[in-house]
Amino acid sequence: MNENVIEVKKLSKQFATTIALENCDLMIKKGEIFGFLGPSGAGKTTTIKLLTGQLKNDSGDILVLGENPFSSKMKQKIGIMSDNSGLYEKMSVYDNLLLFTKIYDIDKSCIEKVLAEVDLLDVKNQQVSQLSKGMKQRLIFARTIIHSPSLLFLDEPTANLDPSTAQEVREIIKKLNAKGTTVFLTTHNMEEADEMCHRVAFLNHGHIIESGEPEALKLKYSKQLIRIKTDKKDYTIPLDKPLLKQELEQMNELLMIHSIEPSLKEVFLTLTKEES
Ligand SMILES: Nc1ncnc2c1ncn2[C@@H]1O[C@H](COP(=O)(O)OP(=O)(O)OP(=O)(O)O)[C@@H](O)[C@H]1O
Repeated sequence: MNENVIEVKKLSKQFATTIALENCDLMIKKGEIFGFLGPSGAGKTTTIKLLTGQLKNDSGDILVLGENPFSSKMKQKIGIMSDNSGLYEKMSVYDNLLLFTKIYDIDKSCIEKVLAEVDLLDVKNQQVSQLSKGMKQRLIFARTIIHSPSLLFLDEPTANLDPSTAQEVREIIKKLNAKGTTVFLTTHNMEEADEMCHRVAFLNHGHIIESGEPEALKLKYSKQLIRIKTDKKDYTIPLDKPLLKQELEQMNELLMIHSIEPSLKEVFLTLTKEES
């Protein structure tokens, strides 16, 4: 996991008077699921657009898979899934993908392979309009990965999905990642980020305010408290060895003891509150 697939230095982008991104540095390693987290309007989609050559940056350097984001060579090697991933409702599942094999100029034998990967082979001849929401989302996924990209940009892939469909999508992402695909993922969902991401960065008002492994961040922002539950009371004490020893010696029946760690969501809320 040493090779950087994305290297961004001092990236900035402004729309009229709105600063969407300012001086952002990012390094994403091969094989990672990297979570780019932030509230609405933080600049997440703008970043994906800049990294994938859909927008031009004002300043800063971007290298994606060793290429600049406008290189056609790079575009063959990436997959992008965003909320405007419309499907052709009146066409069959198979024909939707056939179109994309033509766009990418790849053999149509890929279609059955990718449909098997997202578990849609049985419905390949069905019209898209007859599919459930979860199946449509899996088809969008199939379309995103049909050319076997080594790097995926997923812009809120589980937004507006019911919990079981969202979980299906997360499982597909994990499966692809286990096979070596690097994933750059944006989400509002902190539990999702905690479950899926090897590393995350928090973006707020166009600035990266913190980054690291979810576990390390939770430890860093932990309030170092221990919760103790006995047959008589339920209370917290500071994480302090002599104090803990003293408490344990005094009590009759211990029911539960555990350290209180903040969730990724609490870390994020603390950080964004500090910033604003
Ligand atoms: N084409 C545009 N023209 C003008 N302003 C824009 C444009 N695109 C984005 N912005 C502004 O840039 C800022 C960042 O927007 P962006 O869409 O990147 O945020 P986001 O983090 O992806 O938000 P969300 O989670 O709601 O999708 C916002 O203030 C937005 O209004």
